[in-house]
Amino acid sequence: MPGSYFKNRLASFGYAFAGFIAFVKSEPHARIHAVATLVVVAAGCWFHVTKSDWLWLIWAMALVWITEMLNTVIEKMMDHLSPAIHPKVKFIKDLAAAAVLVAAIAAAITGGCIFWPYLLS
Ligand SMILES: Nc1ncnc2c1ncn2[C@@H]1O[C@H](COP(=O)(O)OP(=O)(O)OP(=O)(O)O)[C@@H](O)[C@H]1O
Repeated sequence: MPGSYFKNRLASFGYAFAGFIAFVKSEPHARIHAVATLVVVAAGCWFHVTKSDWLWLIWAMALVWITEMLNTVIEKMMDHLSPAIHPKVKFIKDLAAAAVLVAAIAAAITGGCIFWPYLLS
């Protein structure tokens, strides 16, 4: 039935939103990203950055959020499926953390390139 199709899609958005809220509530790293996001958005508004600057900032922030969420998923999944100490688990977790590091470095460089000229002017 078309009615239940849209109801199910709406429910899926609800689950995704609930997942995001749970992530921010339970993970200290997520709260750091939330603060960083607010600071970047405030700085973008303050300096009136251009539309293309906003697009770069949005993608950089999204990349960090997405990698951090996937890192958390992998950590939780490994803790659930393989709670014992194992070198493969260490490799998997460290690699997932490295993905966040790469995203964070790329985002920091992006932010620096965008805001530096505004700070100088
Ligand atoms: N089951 C395991 N077997 C082997 N090494 C593990 C295991 N669980 C965690 N480690 C390793 O121990 C170190 C710390 O892991 P932990 O999960 O506490 O990371 P963290 O980034 O500090 O996590 P959090 O996001 O909870 O702060 C990492 O190098 C990780 O790979």
